[in-house]
Order: sequence, then C-alpha cells, then structure tokens
Amino acid sequence: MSLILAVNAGSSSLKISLFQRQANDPPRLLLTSSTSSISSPPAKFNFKVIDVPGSESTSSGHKESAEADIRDHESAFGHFVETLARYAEGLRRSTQVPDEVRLSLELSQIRNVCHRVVHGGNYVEPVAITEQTYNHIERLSDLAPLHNGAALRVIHAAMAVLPNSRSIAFFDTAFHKHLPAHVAAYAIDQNVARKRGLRKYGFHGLSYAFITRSVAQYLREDPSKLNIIALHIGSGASACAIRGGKSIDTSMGLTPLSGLPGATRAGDIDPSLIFHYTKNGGRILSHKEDAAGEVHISDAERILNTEMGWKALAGTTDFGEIVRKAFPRSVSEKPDDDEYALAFDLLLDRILHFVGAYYLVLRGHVDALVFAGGVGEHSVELRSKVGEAVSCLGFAAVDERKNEGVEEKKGVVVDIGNAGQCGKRVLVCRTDEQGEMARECSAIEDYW
Ligand SMILES: Nc1ncnc2c1ncn2[C@@H]1O[C@H](COP(=O)(O)OP(=O)(O)O)[C@@H](O)[C@H]1O
Ligand SMILES: CC(=O)OP(=O)(O)O
Ligand SMILES: [Mg+2]
Repeated sequence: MSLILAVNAGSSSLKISLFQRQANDPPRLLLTSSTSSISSPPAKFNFKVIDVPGSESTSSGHKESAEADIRDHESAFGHFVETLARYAEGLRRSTQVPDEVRLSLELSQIRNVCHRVVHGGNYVEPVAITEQTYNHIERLSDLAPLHNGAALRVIHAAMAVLPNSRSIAFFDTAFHKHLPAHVAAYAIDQNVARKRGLRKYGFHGLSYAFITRSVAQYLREDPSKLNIIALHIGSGASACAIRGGKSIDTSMGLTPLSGLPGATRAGDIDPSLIFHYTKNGGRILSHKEDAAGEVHISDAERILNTEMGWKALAGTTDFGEIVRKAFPRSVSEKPDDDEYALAFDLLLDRILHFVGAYYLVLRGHVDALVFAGGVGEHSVELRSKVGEAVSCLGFAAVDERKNEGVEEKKGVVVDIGNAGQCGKRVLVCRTDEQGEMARECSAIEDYW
C-alpha cells in the first residue's frame, strides 16, 4: 500500500492528513490531525482516525489535548509522528485487525510527503525537494515570514524521520499564475519590479483550487466556466476573484500581509503608517535558528505580521472569542469597551470592499460567493452580516436556519442561501488544502 502524508503549515496551525493512494480513484483519507493555536500557546492537538479498517477495535483512534510541549510547527510535526507511530503499534498488537491493515500503516509505507509551501516565487508547479529547490524556498522566506521558514523546518524534520519518503512542495502561489499583468503589477518602476520580483503573487492557492473544483462539482458546472468570489478567512485571510476557474485577482500580494486583516496581520494600511507607528521600523532583524528558515525582515515587517490584526484590536487571535463577545447572548454580558465589535466590524468592512470590487472585476457574472477557512466555515455571524450586505448585488438572501445548521450538514459544500437552484448562490466550502495536495500528488505518475 502506498501512503501519502500531506502537511499544511498555516500561520497558527499545522494540519496533517494521511491518505492511501488508489490507482483509479481519488486518494482515500485514513486519518487527520491538527494542531491549532501554535502562535498563542498552549497549542491544541487533535488526532482522528477517519477510515482505517479494524480501527474500531483499538482505543487510540481519537485524541484531543492541550500540549505544552508543542512550541512551534516542527515540534507539532514531531508530536504527530509519535502519535501516529503509537497508533500503528496499537494496530499491530491488535489481533482483531486484518493482516493487510496491520502491516500497511507502517511509517515506512509513506512514499510521498506533500508540504504546503506558501511562497513559491516563480515556481508554478509542485517540486520535489532537492538541495536546489530547498534553497529556492529558503530564499523566499523573507517574503512569507510566518510560513516558509516554518514549512522548511517541517520538511527538514520529515526528511529525517521518514528517510525513505520523497518530500514534495506544493505552492499557494501557483493557483494565481494567470493573474493579468495589470493586476499583478504594482505602480512602481517596472525595471526594479522585474529585477527583484516585486509583484502580486497571491496566496491560499491550494485552498482556492480545492474550492473551485468542489463548487463546480456541487453546481454541476464545468470548472472552466465557473465564476466565483471566494473568501478564505482563517488566521490569514484573503479574497479571490475566480473567472473561468482561474484566479484573476486576489487580495494578498507580494507577501501574505496585504489585503484583509488576519489574526496577527494588519492587512492593507497606508504604507506610510508604519514610519509613524515606530521609529525603529527599518532595523533589520536576522535570526538563524538552525539550518532551515533563516529570515531577515525589518522590525516594521515583524510588527505588521505578528502584532497587528485581531490580536492588536481585541487582544486575542481567536476569532470565535471575538464573535462571542461582540454578540453576547444577553445585554448584561456586553462589555463596556467595544473592542470586540470593532475587530468584527473592521473585518466585515474590509471583506465587503473586496466583494464589491471583485463583483465589478467579474462584471457581475458571479455564480456564487463562497466562505471558507476557519472563520469562514465556522462563524455564523460573519456569514450572516456579509450576506445581509451583499444581497443588494443580487446574491441570494442568507437563510438563517441553513446558516446556523452548517456544522450539522454533511458534504464539502453547503448552500446557505434561499436562491434554490437559480440565482447567485451563497455557499460554505469545507476547504481541504491537504486533500488538494494529495489529489495532485496522486495524479503525478512520475512519483509512483
Ligand atoms: N466558531 C468559530 N467562530 C469564529 N472563528 C472561528 C471559529 N472556530 C475557529 N475559528 C477561527 O479560525 C481561525 C483559524 O483558521 P484556520 O484557517 O484553521 O487557520 P490557519 O490560518 O492557521 O490555517 C482562528 O482564528 C479561529 O479563531
Ligand atoms: C497564506 C496564509 O496566510 O496562510 P494561513 O492562513 O494558513 O496562515
Ligand atoms: Mg490556513
């Protein structure tokens, strides 16, 4: 049996899924794990067996715990590998598990490890990790300071602990390779821009690729005819205008800092603001923690990436907490200070700016507005308020019963509008960046 391990180093989380490759079918999901709140400890670790035959007879199939030992993405990966090895050992010992399963879940069966790497620069296809590709990704670390270095450390760890597997990098930037020149360019000297690669790259591309295929399938539409406005709102948040299945504009830019605010990121600000915010903005911080992931960024970039966003506005990186406090169940619970409402309203306002702009970019030919990401998939209130505002553009009104019932609904895509089968739909998509990588990896014959 050939296994694919797909690893997604997000800014606040490490999400991992294990798949079995099947020759004529999509990869079969065996188990998932997620470590959240890595940037605001204690991290929460989750390990869940989805579809391993015979696993009902072992007791270690689901684990959820706060883990003080997980300090970063690399230690989260180590914790996952230990948990998987322990689980596989339990299966091996169980007499009720069929032989083929007992032998198949060995770590040594993992042929390919897919890593989500946020910034790929001019790499527009997945690449196997070699010294050359590793160095290329490392050189881009300064342009994705919360991501590339962390992904490289996990790649390092995976190569050490799974020496017989191949590590492959899949890039967030690849989905945006068709951005029109006038969208990708900033209004700066184009000679300098070309020489230094200073342009809009766009991110969350694995998620947008998954969303595009899933929504097309749900709407029974050819992906190459699909027009949507997609919102991936998690610790990092972005919007994307997708025409004919391709990204034609997106809110993140040269780095994942611009556009919408995130858990610790400022999003769009007047570029001059930082020089008035701090006097030391230009100071270069260089930390070389180990062989992987050396980052040289200015103090300004550190502040804008790690001290802003919801953390600065409301003192928490948990948007769930912001929603609970901004919308208390009773008036007496309403805090005097409306910092939570400010954080919520500010994100809502910036989202509406992008939806409005992308509606025009798509000339009104929009099949659906799609919510995804940790916040997009779980915040009833955010979807409700966005839905209320965009109905003037002809989107279906959000049906609050459907909106509140999303968590109970099965399936990848859930319709929360009242449009029926026609009109501009309002959808939630349970995005799956690991699934997207595993599907792509499985389809690359050279890797098998
Ligand atoms: N019920 C909820 N309501 C609002 N936000 C939520 C809810 N559950 C999770 N979130 C938020 O989702 C964010 C994490 O999103 P996710 O996409 O998983 O992270 P990452 O960007 O690290 O991949 C966190 O800020 C978390 O607070
Ligand atoms: C690109 C980006 O911001 O990713 P994430 O939301 O996973 O941090
Ligand atoms: Mg993410």
